[in-house]
Amino acid sequence: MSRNWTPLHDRLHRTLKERNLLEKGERLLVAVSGGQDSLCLVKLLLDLQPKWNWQIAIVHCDHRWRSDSQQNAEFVAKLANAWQVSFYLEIANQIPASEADARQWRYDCFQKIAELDDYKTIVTGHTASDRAETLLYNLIRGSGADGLQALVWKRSLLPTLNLVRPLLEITRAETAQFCQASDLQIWEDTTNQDLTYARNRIRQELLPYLQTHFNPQAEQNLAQTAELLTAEVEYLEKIASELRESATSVDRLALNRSKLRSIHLALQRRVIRQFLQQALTVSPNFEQIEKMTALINAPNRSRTDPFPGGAIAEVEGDWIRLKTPSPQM
Ligand SMILES: Nc1ncnc2c1ncn2[C@@H]1O[C@H](COP(=O)(O)OP(=O)(O)OP(=O)(O)O)[C@@H](O)[C@H]1O
Repeated sequence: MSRNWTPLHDRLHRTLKERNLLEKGERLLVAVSGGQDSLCLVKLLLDLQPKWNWQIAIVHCDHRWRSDSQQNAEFVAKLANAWQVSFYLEIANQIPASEADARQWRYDCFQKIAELDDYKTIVTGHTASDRAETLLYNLIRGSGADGLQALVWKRSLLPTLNLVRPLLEITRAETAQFCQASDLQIWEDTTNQDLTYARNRIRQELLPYLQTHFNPQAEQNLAQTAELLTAEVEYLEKIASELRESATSVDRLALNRSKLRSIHLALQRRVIRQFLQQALTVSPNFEQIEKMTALINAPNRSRTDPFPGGAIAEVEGDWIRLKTPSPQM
């Protein structure tokens, strides 16, 4: 065992086994920004490699939106070279217009490399702290329970490609401490200090405030809540999807009211949300779902306001039918 083996190595090893996140001998593409989380991740994986026989490669994406982004990329390239692992660098042709665009481009890059060089798994350094922040962010933004799932351990990006986040139980304080103890120099991303981003304000202001004034364990508690909610939402969605199938008409444009009446309000809402999502191809909002749910017990011919695109839902006897507006003559 390496002289630098730490309790964090043990925790990660156990998590990977217990949650069945990675397999022995896999080819892993590790996404490394150069920050403390992804550096901690890749170093831990490299240390665990002799036990698991992985083939590890590093990918870094240069969005070109900071003046020092090229040095950032060179910094990661040097580390990959020192560790003697394959290194992929992607440089944006066009500077992404928003964080969401940057993320989309990054995931496209990961998928392209994975397909080209046969990686089945991409590994990222999301932590318990990211989970706590995402949960707070989604709560404040006003998402339903589904938005509260806040980062899952493993999800499929393509039929043959999984995204795995093995550090979801480890906090940012722990990754920082690990990097320091391992003499791992980290790349400080200056945009993390920019308080115009809501995510940074949650990280720099809101969470520290909650920890100081309410509960020092706030971050861990939020991350644990995200873990519980994730499993519960997954379960409810699966049940709702089966119920939706059995309540949907053959032409797929109506839901059976008797079937809906026999299930709990929580599932009625989910079935209706899934139904509308499929039929309208956009996510319905809270109000729209509530209006349609009210039709389960409403008199015949009751109807909702028009949804985006003009369709309405109307009671037809034992059915709630979605009707598209007829074209103007
Ligand atoms: N420029 C980058 N190049 C490669 N990997 C990156 C880069 N930026 C972020 N990552 C990967 O994504 C993880 C999460 O980073 P960060 O929290 O900054 O992204 P995010 O946009 O909030 O997350 P997500 O991509 O899931 O929405 C990092 O630990 C790292 O594994």
